[in-house]
Amino acid sequence: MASPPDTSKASKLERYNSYLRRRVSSAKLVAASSYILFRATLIAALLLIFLFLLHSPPLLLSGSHYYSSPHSNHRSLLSSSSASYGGAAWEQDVRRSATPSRADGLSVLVTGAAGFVGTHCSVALKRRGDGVVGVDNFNAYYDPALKRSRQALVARRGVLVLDADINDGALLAKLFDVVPFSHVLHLAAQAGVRYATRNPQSYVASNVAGLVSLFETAAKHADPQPSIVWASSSSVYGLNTEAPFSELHRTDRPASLYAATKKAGEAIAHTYNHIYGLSITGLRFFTVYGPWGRPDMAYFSFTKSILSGKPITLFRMTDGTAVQRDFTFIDDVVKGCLGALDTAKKSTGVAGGGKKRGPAQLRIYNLGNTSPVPVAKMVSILEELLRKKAKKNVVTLPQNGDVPFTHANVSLAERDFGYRPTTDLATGLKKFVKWYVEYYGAETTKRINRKRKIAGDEVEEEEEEEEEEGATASA
Ligand SMILES: O=C(O)[C@H]1O[C@H](OP(=O)(O)OP(=O)(O)OC[C@H]2O[C@@H](n3ccc(=O)[nH]c3=O)[C@H](O)[C@@H]2O)[C@H](O)[C@@H](O)[C@@H]1O
Repeated sequence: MASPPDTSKASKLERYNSYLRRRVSSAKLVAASSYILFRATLIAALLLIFLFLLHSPPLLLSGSHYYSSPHSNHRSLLSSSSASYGGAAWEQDVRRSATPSRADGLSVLVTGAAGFVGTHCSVALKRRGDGVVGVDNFNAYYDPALKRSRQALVARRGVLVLDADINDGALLAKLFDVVPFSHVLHLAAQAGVRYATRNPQSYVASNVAGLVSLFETAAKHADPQPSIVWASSSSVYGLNTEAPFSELHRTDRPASLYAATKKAGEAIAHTYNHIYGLSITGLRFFTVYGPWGRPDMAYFSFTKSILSGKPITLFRMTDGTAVQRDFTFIDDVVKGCLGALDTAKKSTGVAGGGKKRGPAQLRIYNLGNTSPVPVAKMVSILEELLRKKAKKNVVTLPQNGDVPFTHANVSLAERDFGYRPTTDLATGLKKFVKWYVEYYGAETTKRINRKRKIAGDEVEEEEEEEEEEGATASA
């Protein structure tokens, strides 16, 4: 006899099957809703990316970018919301800035164009009708806000300064593709003698690797090859005791890594001239000072300290003698740079790194003031101009890379391009102090106005514009 069906087993099976069906359909539901969720997230993300690209500054290759400025009247030279590195609008801006306004004008790529000497040279070149495009990496070695102010200053004169590093070979190549620059004024560098003990690699990166990057592009990519004028330094004379320093003197005893990298630059220049036929002129600057100067330099930082009542440290030699510098005023140095550019011969190499067609020009010049002044004298001039005594802390010159004195013989530069410095230290410092007081006074007022604005006070727009122009009047 067949046994009756096990009803409890059958209903268990039925319950289990319906449980499985429920699991499957809820899994289907979860899968379906996850899919919908995924699609929605994707769409939202794409929408966000689209909105971001629409409203943010252009994203650029290799980290170079335009600078956005609040000054709408100079906007095309400071920013471009539509242009990006390599875009049509970008190329148009670069070409416009590089085009000379006079017949036979030069077309100059200025590196370090938001630096002290770079700013003055860019303005002077543009003023006489040359085309100028600047690059600067706006690093934080000293206050980048000052570099931005200089950038705004040259923009008002029609010069575009791009945020770019000279180690960015792709950007340099792109610039030479867009503009057949006749000249390069290479002033980008890691400056400062004593800082080299604290950050040695930055000197190698800018003054050696950066220089090679520029020479490589100029030699192998640029067509035609440009003529190059670049900044070396009086520090290459190092422990030379013969005075005044002549270009024929020994320069194989640098006292600082800064000096050593500049000396290395001179040797590297020789190589690129020899192999690729690049026309290269090195200028040995002697402690350049003036309006829009570098805050890391002694005359600048002393001014700040004297005004704020802080003590300054004055170095003297172990035998008690004064440390001296051949302080050279910026306007004289600018004339020297322009003279070097004007007398630079064409490079002789074939673009693409081919053989040179013949020997190319290779020059080196001192650009100094020819009259060394003890640093203590510089301080007493500042005290008079600022009508305030410095709190002096006199110490023996530490082993920091400093040299006891500098003194330029400039007869070569005088012979070849009429270089004749005309500004003595008292006259030059007077111009510097005038600028300093105006610039930092205006900066302070601007800050106060900004605070007042935030607090809801009415502040006239012209008030701010006037201050800005006043701050730039001396350049
Ligand atoms: O001629 C040059 O080649 C160099 O000139 C300057 O270097 P330096 O002459 O040392 O200029 P400062 O840093 O302004 O120093 C000027 C003088 O003040 C002295 N000093 C500096 C700082 C300080 O706290 N106390 C002080 O007595 C230095 O020993 C030096 O004799 C620049 O900083 C370098 O970038 C440039 O290449």
